[in-house]
Amino acid sequence: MGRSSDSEDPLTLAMAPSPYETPEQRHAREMAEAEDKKISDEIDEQLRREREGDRKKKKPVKLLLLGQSESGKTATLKNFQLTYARREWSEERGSWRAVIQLNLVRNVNLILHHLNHEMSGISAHSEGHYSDDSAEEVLVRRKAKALPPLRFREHHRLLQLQLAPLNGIQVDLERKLGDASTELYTTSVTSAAPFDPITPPTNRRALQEFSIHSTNGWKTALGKFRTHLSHTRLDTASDVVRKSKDNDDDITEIIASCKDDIKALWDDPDVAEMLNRRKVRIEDAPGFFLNDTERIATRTYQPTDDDVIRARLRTLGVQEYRFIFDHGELFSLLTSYNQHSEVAPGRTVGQEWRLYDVGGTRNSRGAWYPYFDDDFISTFRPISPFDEKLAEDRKVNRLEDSYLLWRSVVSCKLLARTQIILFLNKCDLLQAKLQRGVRIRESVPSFGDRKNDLPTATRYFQQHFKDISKTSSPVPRPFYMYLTSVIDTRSTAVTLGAVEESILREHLRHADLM
Ligand SMILES: Nc1nc2c(ncn2[C@@H]2O[C@H](COP(=O)(O)OP(=O)(O)OP(=O)(O)O)[C@@H](O)[C@H]2O)c(=O)[nH]1
Ligand SMILES: [Mg+2]
Repeated sequence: MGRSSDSEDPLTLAMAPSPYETPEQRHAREMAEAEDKKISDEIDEQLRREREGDRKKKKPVKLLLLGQSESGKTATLKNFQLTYARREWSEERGSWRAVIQLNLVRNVNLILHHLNHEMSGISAHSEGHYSDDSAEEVLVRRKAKALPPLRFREHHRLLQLQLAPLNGIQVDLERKLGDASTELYTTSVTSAAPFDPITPPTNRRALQEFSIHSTNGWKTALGKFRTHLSHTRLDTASDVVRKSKDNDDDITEIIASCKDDIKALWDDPDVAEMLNRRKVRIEDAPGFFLNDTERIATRTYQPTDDDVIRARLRTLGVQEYRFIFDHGELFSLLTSYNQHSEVAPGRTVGQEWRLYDVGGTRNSRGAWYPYFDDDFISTFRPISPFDEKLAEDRKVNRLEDSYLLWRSVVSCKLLARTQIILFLNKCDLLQAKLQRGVRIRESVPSFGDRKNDLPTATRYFQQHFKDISKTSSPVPRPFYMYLTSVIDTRSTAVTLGAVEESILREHLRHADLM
């Protein structure tokens, strides 16, 4: 009779029970074997649970940043990078130089545009600068007409002449940086939420065609534009790099040579009065750098962290950013700030996060829908522009658009299980506006006779968003809200720490339920 190979194995033979085993010995052996098996099964089960836990923990946390254009989505994403991906951030900081130069040059050209028109007798109204014929604006125009005309002198004409080359520099930089560097001033989309859940766009590929999937951020995007645009078929790679560098140097040289004139233009009291009469508040607009001319308009200028956060580059389509979080300093800061933190530091190390930053103009919002799923959404509402209109549609009040957008997001059935976090952003600009004496009730009649100060205003707007969430959500959901000024990197780091913790807690809770 053949013997199985197992019975020839010396180890099996050695461990086999003795053929002379008594019934008591056999009982004791079987008990011991059962105990061993129990321990072994428990170890297996523990390993399986740990593997499963690891798998769930490693499921990326996905965070979609939504909100109207200029609400601060990209600025918040930059804060994430600055706090959690320091090395990449430092590598990319230099790439923002061209964007900041463009922002500064555009500030100057906007003033020159108004100066040229003022000197040629073209009113802000006739050039369509005023957005509507509201009673407030009619009053402003009437008041401006009643004022004595502004007298511009020879040095204004000289400034116009000397700063004229900046027109060409703006064109050059815009060409270099591509579509993201120009703002959108019209749109055919008339809805605040053109993502229709009933007929989701099927052509996801087409939507992605103009998105930038970036794992290391703007450097790739900016670098790509630079190489792409200066490349001709006859150029060799080194020619391209050299030409691009020469061109960068020329641009920097011209801006630096205009430094004193830029400062003179910005400091001029007649120019300030003209901007005031025309209701042009460059200092509240995205990408304002005129107070930093001394530092930026130099041959050796290198952007600081704050410059990069304040730089304005429109987001096109959807951009994906990935971070692997390794919690060091920030986590300790957070845990000392929040003694009751429920997320143990060890559980978050190595966690992958994917952040999706989208374009917020009305015509970009259709691209959001394919990214709606069960993960987390942060929505951004700029709280300061309660009296301003959308850039892409001068008939629509920004606050009204914010309310409509918020209602659409919270009422979306697909997002019923999604945790939504509301950032009421640009509180610093709101405070500055209120300090200047702008009355909220003139633009928002329902504000009534409440105190025109920051705490009252934020409470009022916050309550309105909360009420919309309560009445429009398909299922009851908690209301998470933060008041932010995301250009303040220190306070934003603390806010992001709190947001991160609450997101992680939910993420891990979901994972445990899976
Ligand atoms: N003063 C101030 N400026 C802010 C704040 N948040 C953002 N900004 C600035 O506003 C401008 C627009 O911000 P972005 O982050 O580019 O806006 P966005 O929501 O990404 O806009 P899109 O890409 O067009 O959808 C940038 O120049 C920011 O630096 C804030 O809280 N206070
Ligand atoms: Mg953006």
